[in-house]
Amino acid sequence: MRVIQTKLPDVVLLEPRRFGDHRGFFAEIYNARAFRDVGIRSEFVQDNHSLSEKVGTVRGLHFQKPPAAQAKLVRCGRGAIFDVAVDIRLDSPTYGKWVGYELSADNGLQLFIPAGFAHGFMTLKPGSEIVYKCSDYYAPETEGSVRWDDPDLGIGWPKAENPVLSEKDAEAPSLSQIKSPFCWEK
Ligand SMILES: Cc1cn([C@H]2C[C@H](O)[C@@H](COP(=O)(O)OP(=O)(O)O[C@H]3O[C@@H](C)C(=O)[C@@H](O)[C@H]3O)O2)c(=O)[nH]c1=O
Repeated sequence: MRVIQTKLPDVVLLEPRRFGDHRGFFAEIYNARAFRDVGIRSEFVQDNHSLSEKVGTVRGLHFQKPPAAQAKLVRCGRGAIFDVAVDIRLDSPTYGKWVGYELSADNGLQLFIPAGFAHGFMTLKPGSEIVYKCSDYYAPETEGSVRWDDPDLGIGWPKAENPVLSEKDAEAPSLSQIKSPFCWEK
């Protein structure tokens, strides 16, 4: 597994090794020991899978607050997405900074996003599916969101017009409007 550091020191891009042959390929997409060896010690307790029909669907930016904050390990099983992590840890030197990468079924890249980050993505192909592991259970009472096009964040989405959004995401506040900020246990 190739480990690629991002400009946010805690967010890591991972490229699992693919063993190709005449049938296709084989890859280990999660191996607790190999992840521990590269410093990722999160214990994952839930796997999620979502399908977005249309190109330009945006889900996010989402997070859960403590005590149910989630680290996530995200990959694209079909199609392609532009996947984004935003540092929302108040005490972090990179608070409000984002990184974004194309994750696709073809490139097999995965993004590890620790707790304390908001996560979201835009689909780049019709019928894109993402699969992601979470280090805590879904706890809707702890959910928070930040608007996808928060001008303070200035996320460089590949396609900026008329995204397909959920009602909840269309009404999300900007990061600076979040009323009860929180600090993260590291
Ligand atoms: C996230 C989640 C949702 N649900 C339910 C609630 C709701 O009825 C339905 C759809 O939920 P949402 O609209 O929140 O789904 P979605 O917009 O895909 O939410 C996800 O977005 C990405 C970016 C993330 O990072 C995830 O953590 C999660 O927040 O699924 C669960 O049962 N378990 C879960 O873990």
